[in-house]
Amino acid sequence: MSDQMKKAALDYHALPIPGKMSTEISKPTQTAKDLALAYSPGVAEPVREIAKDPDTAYKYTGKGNLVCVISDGSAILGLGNLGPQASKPVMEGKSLLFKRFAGVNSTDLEIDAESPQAFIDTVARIADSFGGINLEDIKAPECFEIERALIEKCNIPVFHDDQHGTAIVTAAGLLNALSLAGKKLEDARVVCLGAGAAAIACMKLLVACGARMENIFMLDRKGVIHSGRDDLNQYKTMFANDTDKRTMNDALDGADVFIGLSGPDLLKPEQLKMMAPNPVVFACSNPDPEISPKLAHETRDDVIMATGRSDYPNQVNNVLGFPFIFRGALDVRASAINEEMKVAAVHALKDLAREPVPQEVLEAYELNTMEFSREYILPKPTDPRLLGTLAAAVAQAAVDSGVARLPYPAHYPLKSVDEVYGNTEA
Ligand SMILES: NC(=O)C1=CN([C@@H]2O[C@H](COP(=O)(O)OP(=O)(O)OC[C@H]3O[C@@H](n4cnc5c(N)ncnc54)[C@H](OP(=O)(O)O)[C@@H]3O)[C@@H](O)[C@H]2O)C=CC1
Ligand SMILES: CC(=O)C(=O)O
Ligand SMILES: [Mg+2]
Repeated sequence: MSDQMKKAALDYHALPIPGKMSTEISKPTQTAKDLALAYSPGVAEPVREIAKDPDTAYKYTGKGNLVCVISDGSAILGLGNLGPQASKPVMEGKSLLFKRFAGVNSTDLEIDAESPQAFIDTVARIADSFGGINLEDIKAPECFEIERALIEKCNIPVFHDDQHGTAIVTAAGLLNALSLAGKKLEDARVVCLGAGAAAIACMKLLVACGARMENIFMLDRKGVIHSGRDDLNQYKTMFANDTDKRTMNDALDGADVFIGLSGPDLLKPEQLKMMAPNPVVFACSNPDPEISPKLAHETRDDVIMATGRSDYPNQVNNVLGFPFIFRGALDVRASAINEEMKVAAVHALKDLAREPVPQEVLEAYELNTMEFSREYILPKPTDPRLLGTLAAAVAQAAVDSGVARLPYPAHYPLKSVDEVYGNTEA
């Protein structure tokens, strides 16, 4: 990043007030009567109602539209284990995206936990305050047990965004990229660099979407994950192929797809040259991708290239998923975000990229045209149609799969975040 950009980023976070989020009041507070309703004595009435029936917390408090973004700072973007406090700008950032794109209120929580069990216990004790839990930037393999235990303990959706948000967006983008390359997911040979939270979930969802296990070669720091290794955890073992490939070069030779969910600058031009014609490269590590788009395009003119960043074409980033997925889940009060809801989100996102792009998106990106192509495989995060389309697909899948506790919302499809409370007239 240039020095100018670094300063701009620090100033953005520091000025004119520190941080990116604040709290707003949603009820009148001008008069003595207002205060008597908002606090003592009026507040006692909803307290009594909720004590009698906990579900009325959704009626009398902000719980139903409130997600907690929670991290231990053990895998902050691709920057590594920098601790809970250092993860706060990212967690505030996720809260900003929840509000900006889907009208979801959220609060961030950075937990200094001495063990996964301590983390689980802490989250379980506060979970009832929220309508959903978005786990973020928690490293593998601990993240898998943490998420499993919390899903079991909590009565609200618990969703590890680096796993499932990333997987949904990656699958949608890859289906589109492969179709532009004239290839099919079923036949594609996929190399996944990284075997952590994002990588394991992405490959699992690709398999659910049609990729073949024997065509997937996953690598960690020690090389290809294969059946001869005795140092694999249970999650990596799921992707242990019976193969004689050992190095990244072995895996990349003739590969159709490279998915990077690892760290910066790990894909070299010589390695990109080894891939099959029309290679798809998703260099998703943040903030610095496994290969820069500039270098990739200089190396090959037939590459279909994406990164996790906002400042290049084709952003494969969970920002295209988590705000809208939670919107749909919250609006039908889903008890979980299940596989059916994830697959529905994949197809909604994939299909939206093939629709004509609204004028306001062109203006935001200062472009005259934008259409489904090698440089546009996924909608832009500012596309207002994402809210209506993804939330509707997720809500419908929740209803159809039996995890919704409310019917499909009468006020759907949403056109903007101003509509998220539906008809609020008394
Ligand atoms: N674009 C997006 O939307 C998203 C991008 N990401 C990116 O994915 C990356 C991983 O995040 P996450 O899964 O949460 O983190 P984890 O800590 O769970 O996993 C990191 C994985 O990367 C592997 N890795 C790190 N360095 C290397 C290397 N030099 N060679 C091979 N493998 C390596 C690790 O290998 P080992 O197992 O051997 O330690 C590990 O498997 C980050 O860069 C993050 O920014 C994550 C989520 C969303
Ligand atoms: C985008 C994101 O969640 C990550 O890089 O961790
Ligand atoms: Mg993350």
